[in-house]
Amino acid sequence: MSTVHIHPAVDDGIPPGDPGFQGGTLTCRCASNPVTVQITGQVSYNHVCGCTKCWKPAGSLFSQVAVVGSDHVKVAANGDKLQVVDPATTIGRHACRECGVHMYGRIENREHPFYGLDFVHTELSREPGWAPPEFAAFVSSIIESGARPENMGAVRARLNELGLPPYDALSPPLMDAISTHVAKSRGLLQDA
Ligand SMILES: N[C@@H](CCC(=O)N[C@@H](CSCO)C(=O)NCC(=O)O)C(=O)O
Ligand SMILES: [Zn+2]
Ligand SMILES: [Zn+2]
Repeated sequence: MSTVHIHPAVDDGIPPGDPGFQGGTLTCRCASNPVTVQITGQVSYNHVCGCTKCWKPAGSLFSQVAVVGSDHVKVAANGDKLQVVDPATTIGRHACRECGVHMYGRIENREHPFYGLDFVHTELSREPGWAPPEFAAFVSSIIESGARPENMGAVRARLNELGLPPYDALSPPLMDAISTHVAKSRGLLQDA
């Protein structure tokens, strides 16, 4: 067993997703009056993220975060406890002000390549069958949270062992999607 702990949802092996999965309910960590968010449908591009902004469980090097259409995300209970962590970030992370858990991240900028997609943490749901993480993003960024630079080789080796190819930005298909959006917005690229 590796001594490198990536995230509790992947450290003991990654459970497969259910192709017929219909969604589930995310619940914050409050013992009473928890915030709940209903997700109708499966998530995409699930990944572990090393950035300093995504919510990580205590002691975890990475967050686990996926995207889903904003129209499939609905606050179901105790939404009055939600507040945006940092209004200056691209992704407005709506967190429970009591327990600190991020319930969903939303992009309000209509020009952003990922406008219309929300960022969610599927481990907040008890339902099995969510699409599993596929890659590791912003790996070098864990150093910004205090990880030791000399351990990065071991971290990347563990990610590869888990089948989560490590990238220091998003995955190549997502980075290509961002650049395609930018090129189209500049009139440099037309649909094929
Ligand atoms: N080194 C920085 C990187 C932060 C960053 O750019 N994070 C990405 C990925 S978050 C989900 O994968 C991002 O898109 N951020 C936009 C935002 O946070 O609003 C750091 O670690 O802070
Ligand atoms: Zn809470
Ligand atoms: Zn992140």
